[in-house]
Amino acid sequence: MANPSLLILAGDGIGPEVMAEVKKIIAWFGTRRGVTFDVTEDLVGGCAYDKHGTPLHDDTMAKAQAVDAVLLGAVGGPQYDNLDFSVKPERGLLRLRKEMDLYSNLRPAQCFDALADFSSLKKEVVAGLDIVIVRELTSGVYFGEPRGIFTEGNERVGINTQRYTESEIARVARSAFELARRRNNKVCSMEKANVMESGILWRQVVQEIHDKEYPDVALSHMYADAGAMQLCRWPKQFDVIVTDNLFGDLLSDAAAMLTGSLGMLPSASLGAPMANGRPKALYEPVHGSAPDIAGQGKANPIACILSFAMALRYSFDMGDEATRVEKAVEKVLADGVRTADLMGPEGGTPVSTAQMGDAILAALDASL
Ligand SMILES: NC(=O)c1ccc[n+]([C@@H]2O[C@H](COP(=O)([O-])OP(=O)(O)OC[C@H]3O[C@@H](n4cnc5c(N)ncnc54)[C@H](O)[C@@H]3O)[C@@H](O)[C@H]2O)c1
Ligand SMILES: CC(C)[C@H](C(=O)O)[C@@H](O)C(=O)O
Ligand SMILES: [Mg+2]
Repeated sequence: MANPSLLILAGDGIGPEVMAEVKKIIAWFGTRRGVTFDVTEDLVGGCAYDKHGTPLHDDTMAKAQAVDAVLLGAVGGPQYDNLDFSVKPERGLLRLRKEMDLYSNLRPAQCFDALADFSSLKKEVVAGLDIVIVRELTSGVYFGEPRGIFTEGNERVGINTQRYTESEIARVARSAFELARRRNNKVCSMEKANVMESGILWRQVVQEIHDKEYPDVALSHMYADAGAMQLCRWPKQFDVIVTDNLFGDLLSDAAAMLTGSLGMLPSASLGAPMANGRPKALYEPVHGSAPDIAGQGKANPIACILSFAMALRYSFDMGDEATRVEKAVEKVLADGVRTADLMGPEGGTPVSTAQMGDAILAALDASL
């Protein structure tokens, strides 16, 4: 059987730094577990713009469509802030999501025991936390038309359109219900049905799919602003949260801080099954290119490493190997290994990105 194929798009800023640690782990799987991936690498974001004048070359897009899974680091940076909107680094990532039709973005927020004291919230609020935000990723205000900056009379007006079709809501709702059935069987849907028609439709469709196909799953609805408050007040009330593209972006960054750092949160963006039965898939950390620490060896590689673990689970049916990686991360954190973002005001000596990767490799070795 052919080796599973991976396209690595490390991107900008800390993207290549955290991806270097994932590459070590991929190599470890080849030498120590006999699991070899066919890896190709290419450019996305600002680095692709620098070389090709576009944040995602058509050839790269074609490669992404052809592989079993894409691993992405991060895109963006201040040097690209004044580029025309159509060629900004972020447009490369959005094109990948849209053209691969990756409508279901799983963003788990899990608080490792060793970090419960470190969260900005009280320990009892976050200890043992294990929730997943399912963010709709290919529609909503990110893609709705009309959009643009226009002139009306003697002033400019900026327009974006929140638009959801019934089928777009239904498919992400199904993916949240399916996930809940494999977890604690609870879904909370978040929108703003009190002020937005798209929110009214969202609530109706989620309820209909539930009643017809998933009556066994406990479903609740919450306005997204109240949901943000509840996430900070008592996040353990949730199991799976399903929400739209923009609310999911905001709520997942907030959820990151429940776990201690944005450097901890992985994600899987999944689409429909391909001919080989595997879902179209892209895996990436929730964080960005972190220009403030890029090039200094300070970045936490755990979000990117846990994203690779999600690839093992969701694309390659290697749940046990995914758990092995997650346990290795848990062990190094329990041993007190910390990158700078995981250090409190009391200080201590942080490890570098590469040292964190090496510690995780050593824990993987110890797991054999
Ligand atoms: N998926 C992506 O590629 C993605 C996601 C978010 C933002 N961005 C882009 O990244 C650029 C910077 O955005 P931002 O500053 O708002 O968000 P960011 O996530 O890059 O950084 C926010 C803060 O978190 C810290 N941080 C993030 N990841 C970290 C890690 N792994 N280890 C340690 N600290 C980490 C950063 O140092 C910074 O202080 C922008 O161009 C933005 O568009 C890209
Ligand atoms: C970089 C940007 C396009 C992206 C988003 O807004 O979706 C990021 O913030 C994310 O969370 O993945
Ligand atoms: Mg975001």
